[in-house]
Amino acid sequence: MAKKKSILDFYRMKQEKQQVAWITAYDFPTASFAEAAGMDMLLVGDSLGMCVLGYQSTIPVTMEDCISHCQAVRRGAPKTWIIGDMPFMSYQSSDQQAVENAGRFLKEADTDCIKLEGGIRIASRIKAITEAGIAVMGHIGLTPQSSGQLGGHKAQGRDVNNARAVIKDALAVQEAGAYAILVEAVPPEVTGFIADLLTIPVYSIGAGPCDGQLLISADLLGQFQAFTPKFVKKYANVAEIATKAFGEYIEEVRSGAFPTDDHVYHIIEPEEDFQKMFKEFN
Ligand SMILES: Nc1nc(=O)c2c([nH]1)NC[C@@H]1CN(c3ccc(C(=O)N[C@@H](CCC(=O)O)C(=O)O)cc3)CN21
Ligand SMILES: CC(C)C(=O)C(=O)O
Ligand SMILES: [Mg+2]
Repeated sequence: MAKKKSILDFYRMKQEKQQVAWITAYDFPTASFAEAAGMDMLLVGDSLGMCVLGYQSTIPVTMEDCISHCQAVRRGAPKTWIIGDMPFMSYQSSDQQAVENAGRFLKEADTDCIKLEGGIRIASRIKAITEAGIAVMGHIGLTPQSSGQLGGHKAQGRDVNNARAVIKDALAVQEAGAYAILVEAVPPEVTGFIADLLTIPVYSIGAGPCDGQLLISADLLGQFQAFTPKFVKKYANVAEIATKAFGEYIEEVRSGAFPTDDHVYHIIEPEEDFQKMFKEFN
C-alpha cells in the first residue's frame, strides 16, 4: 500500500508534470475501492446531495450530511488525502462561521483539507481558514452552489470578458492562500493559461487538461441517471448491472430458486428431536 500523499507531494507533482487522478466518494465501499485502485485523492463532494440523497441540487445539503459522509470515506480510505466540501451556507455568512465549520471537517471527520466555492467574493474566507492552519482548495468557474445566479449549470469563461473574470478569481484564490484550485466547466484554453500562471496546482472537472482531473464517482461508474454533463466519461454502467442483478434476485425469490441449501444453516441435533419439539406447539 502506497504512503499517504501530503500537500508537498501535490506541489511536487505539479512541478514534475505528473497528473493527479481523483474522484468524489461518499461512502465506505467506494472509498475503499478508490484507495485500492491507487487514487491520488478523494473529494467528499456536496454533490452527495444529488448522487446519494436524491436532491435536485446541492443547496439542501447540511454540515451534518457532509461530516457523516466524510467519516465513512475516511474509514474506507485511511491512507488517502481527503477533501471535505463545504456545503451551501456553511461559509457564506462570515469569516468566523467559515473557520468554525472548516474546523469541524478536520476535528470530526479527519479530512485533510476543505474546499469552498468562489473567487474574489470569497477570498476573505479562504484567508481566514488558511490563517487558522487549515489547507484550502478553491473552486471557480461553474460553482453549483450559485447556479441560480449563473442561470443554471452553465460552462463559464467562454467569452473574453467572462474568461478574464475567471482568471481574476483564480489569482484571488491563490493570493488568499489556497494550496490548490479546482476549475469547473471552463474552456481548456483558459484553464491551461491559469495552470501556467499559478504556482499552486490547478485541477479540472470539465475544464480540460491541467495538473489533474476530477470526475464524480457516480458519473464515472454510471450510477447517476438524472443528467449527464458533457464532461463526463462513463467507465462502467453500474445502474444497468445493479438493475439486472436485482431483477434476477426478484425472479429467483418468486420462483423459489433462491435460497438453496447453500444459503441456510443446518440443525445440529437429530431431526427426530426437532420433530418432537415442534409437537409441543400443536
Ligand atoms: N452527478 C453529478 N455530476 C456533476 O458533475 C455534478 C453534480 N452531480 N452535482 C453538482 C454539480 C452540478 N454539475 C453540473 C450539472 C449539469 C451540467 C450540465 O448538464 N451542463 C450542460 C450544459 C452546459 C452549458 O449550458 O453551458 C452540458 O451539456 O454539459 C454540468 C455540471 C456538476 N456537478
Ligand atoms: C462538482 C464537484 C466539483 C463538487 O464540488 C462536488 O462534487 O460537490
Ligand atoms: Mg461541491
